[in-house]
Formats: sequence, structure tokens, C-alpha cells
Amino acid sequence: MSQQETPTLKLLLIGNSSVGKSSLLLRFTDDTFLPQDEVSATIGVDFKVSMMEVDGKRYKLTIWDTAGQERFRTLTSSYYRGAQGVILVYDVSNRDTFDALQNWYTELQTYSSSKDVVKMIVGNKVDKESSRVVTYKEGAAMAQKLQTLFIECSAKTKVGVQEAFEELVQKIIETPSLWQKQQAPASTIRVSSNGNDEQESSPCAC
Ligand SMILES: Nc1nc2c(ncn2[C@@H]2O[C@H](COP(=O)(O)OP(=O)(O)OP(=O)(O)O)[C@@H](O)[C@H]2O)c(=O)[nH]1
Repeated sequence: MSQQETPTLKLLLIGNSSVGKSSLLLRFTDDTFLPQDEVSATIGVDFKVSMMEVDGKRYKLTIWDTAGQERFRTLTSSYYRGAQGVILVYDVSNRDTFDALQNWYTELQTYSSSKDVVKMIVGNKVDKESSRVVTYKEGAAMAQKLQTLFIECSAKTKVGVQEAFEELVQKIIETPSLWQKQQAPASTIRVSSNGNDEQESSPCAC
């Protein structure tokens, strides 16, 4: 299959600072985990490209890693533009990060360019079982409330990481409206739901 025929998907990682967004991305793309002293907070946005094969077809994933810290967040709406899948990350050993999911969800709903964007809540750091403060049941209930997919994982031990990305991509593939968007003309007008962000955008902002 030629490169041109490879569909490109835009995925986004959001969530509070230090929940492990960059670590999940690094584990998924490079199968690596950096020790604490080598990790630095994301400033603005970073992204990596990865290939994934689903049902014999190759997909190019552009995965955007956004800063959790408010002071490093700029151009928020542009992160979300054209994203087909969004992962909302919390840390199972930090309840504040779990409580913040509702706010991240609201931001996502505000800026997302498609109402059908596939959402997944990911509870990270399950290797820290002795410090766990958010149960699996609570995570699953939140996902049910917000109508998202749900998985627990650990960027450190790898558990659940591949599965999270695979499940998200599979669901995107099964959502025709996200694909119809991709087939639309390269230039379409989008008006965000808050009404103050009118712009021209490509259906695939990758
Ligand atoms: N034990 C454990 N530590 C983790 C895990 N994932 C990330 N960490 C640690 O958590 C800290 C924050 O990880 P980051 O990946 O930088 O978090 P982030 O969400 O990208 O943070 P921002 O860039 O500030 O938004 C680092 O010290 C990581 O080593 C995990 O699965 N288990």
C-alpha cells in the first residue's frame, strides 16, 4: 500500500500535569519509560507519529501530547482541531487528577470539531497499587457517566498501554462520521461551539 493511501488519525492526550501523558506516549511509540529525574513538564504541545495496523490496514497516528499545567497551555482550540480520538488521563494515586476529569471533558466538548470524537478515560500508574486512591469501579462509573471508553494502565510497567491505543483506534475506525469528515474537501469552515473561534481548517489537521 502506498503512503498516500494510509489514513492519518489525530489523537490527543489531555489531563492534569504529572498524570503521565508524556510517559504514556513514550511507552506507546518508543516502548520506553524515563526515570523521574529525566522527565520534564510538557511546554505547549508535543507530538509523535506512529503506525498501527488494524484488520490488515495500516493507519498513521499523530499523537499530540498537551501540557497539563495551565501556564503552558496556549492555543487550546488548535490542539483539538481535527482530532478523532481524545484520551483523558488521570493518576489512580491522585484524586485531584480524577476530580479534574469533568473539567477536561468540558474543555473537550467546547473545542472539539466533531461531536463524534472518540473519548477514552485512562487511569494511569496502576503499578502504584499501594498508593491507589481511585478504584477501578470509580473510574468505570465516571466513564459511564461521560460516555467514554475506559481502561487502567501503567506507562511504567506497560500494562494496558497498547490496549488503550488499539481500542481507541478501533472505535474511531468504527465511527463512520469521523471518516466522512476526512473525505470532505480540504478546506471547510468550522465554527466552534463557543462561537468565538471561526476559522478555516483542514479535516485532518495533521
Ligand atoms: N509509577 C509510575 N510513575 C509514572 C507513570 N507514568 C508517569 N509516571 C511518572 O509521573 C511523572 C509525570 O509524568 P509525565 O509523563 O511527565 O506527566 P505529564 O502528564 O506528561 O505532565 P505534564 O507534561 O506536566 O502535563 C514522572 O515522574 C513519571 O516518571 C506510571 O505509570 N507509573
